[in-house]
Amino acid sequence: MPVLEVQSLSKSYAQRAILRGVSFRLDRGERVALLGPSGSGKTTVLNCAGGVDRADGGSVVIAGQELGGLSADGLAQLRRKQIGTVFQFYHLLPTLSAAENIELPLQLLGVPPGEREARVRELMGRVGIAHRAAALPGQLSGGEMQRVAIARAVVHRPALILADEPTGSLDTATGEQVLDLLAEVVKETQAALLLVTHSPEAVKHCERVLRMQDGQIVEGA
Ligand SMILES: Nc1ncnc2c1ncn2[C@@H]1O[C@H](COP(=O)(O)OP(=O)(O)OP(=O)(O)O)[C@@H](O)[C@H]1O
Repeated sequence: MPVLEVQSLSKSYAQRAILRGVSFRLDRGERVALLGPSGSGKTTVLNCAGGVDRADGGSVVIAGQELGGLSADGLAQLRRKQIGTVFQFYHLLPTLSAAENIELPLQLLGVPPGEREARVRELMGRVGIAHRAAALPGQLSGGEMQRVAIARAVVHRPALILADEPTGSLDTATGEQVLDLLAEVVKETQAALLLVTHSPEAVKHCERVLRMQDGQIVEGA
């Protein structure tokens, strides 16, 4: 069963077609870059695939469940369990420490405290930020914040990781370290990764490229 199957997605904003029949699938453990010019619809695809935006037509199936057939609660539950996200601007909760940010997905899933702590501790070590556990996001560098975000994205071992320009706010060297780390932890968890990027460096960390143009996938599907 594919982790993600997107079929014939269409979407318009103000009667302008943004997605025009987008279809592709991701299997377990695959790392796929989604490329294309600015405005071609990459983020819209990511948002529809992650269930934060609804397409006008077509279907998105994650781990065998069609998003369109789920209630709001069912969709929230599936997203909590099966998806991890990494964004350009980190999206960490500013009032929670690094460790608490990473722990949050486990808390939302009702994982017992002992298990949560062990998993968070292990991952903080894995992504190299154990010494910053108690720091608030505002006290961290961009690279550190993205390490926290990567740990948060994989802590609950989701089937699918969605990343939108994860190195877009980082300098080249830090960006490369973050990409290495993202690719490694994704590999370890055997999740599927869909990575929206403009960066040739990021593409090197992926096994397959999907290229978009004017709301369609023109290569790699
Ligand atoms: N909420 C919205 N309302 C109206 N238009 C939107 C909305 N969201 C996106 N668009 C438009 O849809 C088109 C595709 O946007 P999208 O963000 O998916 O492109 P992208 O390929 O990710 O671009 P970039 O590389 O610049 O991030 C753009 O022309 C954008 O202006």
